[in-house]
Amino acid sequence: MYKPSDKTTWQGRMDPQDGELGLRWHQVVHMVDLSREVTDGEGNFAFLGFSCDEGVRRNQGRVGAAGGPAAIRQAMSGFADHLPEDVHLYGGGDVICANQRLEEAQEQLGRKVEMLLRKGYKTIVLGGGHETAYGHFLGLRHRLGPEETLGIINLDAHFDLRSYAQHSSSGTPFLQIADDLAAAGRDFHYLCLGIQEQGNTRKLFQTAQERQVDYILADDLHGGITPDVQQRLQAFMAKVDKLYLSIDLDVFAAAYAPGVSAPNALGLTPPVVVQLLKEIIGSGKVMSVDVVELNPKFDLDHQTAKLAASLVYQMVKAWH
Ligand SMILES: N=CN[C@@H](CCC(=O)O)C(=O)O
Ligand SMILES: [Mn+2]
Ligand SMILES: [Mn+2]
Repeated sequence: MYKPSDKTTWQGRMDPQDGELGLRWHQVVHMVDLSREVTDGEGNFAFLGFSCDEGVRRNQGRVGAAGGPAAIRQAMSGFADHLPEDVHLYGGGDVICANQRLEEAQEQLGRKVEMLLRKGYKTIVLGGGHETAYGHFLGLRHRLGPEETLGIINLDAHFDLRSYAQHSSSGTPFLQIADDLAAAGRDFHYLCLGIQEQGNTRKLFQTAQERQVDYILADDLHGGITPDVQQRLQAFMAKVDKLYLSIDLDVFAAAYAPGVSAPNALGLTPPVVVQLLKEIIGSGKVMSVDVVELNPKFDLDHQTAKLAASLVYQMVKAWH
C-alpha cells in the first residue's frame, strides 16, 4: 500500500514579511506521486517513508516505528531553507505495511527506490524499523553495474544479522542482504559503526565473524574520528564502488534518542555521528540513505524525531 505525500503533512512556521529569505522546507518542498513513473530528478532529493511496525513486532520489540516517517517529516518541515537554487526537495509519500504483509511492503519499497535512483534522485528513506533496510536494498541492488561492488555502512548499536529461517524481522535485514548478494555472486561488504557489546549476543558476533563483517564498537568511537577510525573507514570505502548508508537511531545514547525501539544508555553523541556522516558522504560514493527505528510513542518532546531530521539536514548539506 502506498500513500503519496500531500502538503498537509508538511506544516510549519511562516514568516511572510521576510519574503524569499524567510522560507522554510515546508514551503519549498515539492510533492511527487510515486504510484506512477516520475520525471527526471537529477541532483534533487526525494524523501520516501516506510511506515512499518511489523519488523519490530516480529523481533519481540516495542512497536511504534510506523509513526516514524510522519514524525521526521514534521520535524524537517520547519527547517530554514539554505539550499542552492538548483537543488530541490521532493516529498515522496509513504509505503505502508498493512496487515503484517512485510515482504510485500518491502518489495514495494524496493520498486520505488529503484525508480527514484534511476531517475537521478538522491534518495532518503525514512523508516520504519530496520526491516526498512531489506526493502531499500531490493531497490538499490538494481542500480549497481555488473562489475560494481556495494559497500554497506550501518550506524547501529546492533549487527541485525539474525537468522531469518523462521521469519524476517527488523533484526535480520543484513543477513538477508548478505545471502542475496552471495546468490548473485557478489561480495558482502558490511561495516557497522557504534556496536554495543552488551547489545549483541555471542551468536551475533560469531555470525559477524563468519560473514567477515567489519565493525567499530561505540566504545572506540566516543572520541570521534581518530586516525585509527579514519584509516579503517577510508579503507572500507576505498574497496567499494558505491555505498548504501543506513542509520539506526539506537546508535545514539538514549539521552539523545529516547524514542527508539531498543534504546542504549552508552550510545554515541550527535557531534560524533555528524562527523562520521560527513566523512562517509565526502567519499562521493553514497547512492542512497535511510534513517530508521524512530519510535515516536517513546519520544520525549520530539527530541529523537528532531535529531533524525537534523541528520537528514546535515546529510543534504554534505551531499548536494
Ligand atoms: N533491529 C534490531 N534490533 C535489535 C533489538 C535488540 C533488543 O531488543 O535489545 C536486535 O535485533 O538485535
Ligand atoms: Mn538496526
Ligand atoms: Mn539497532
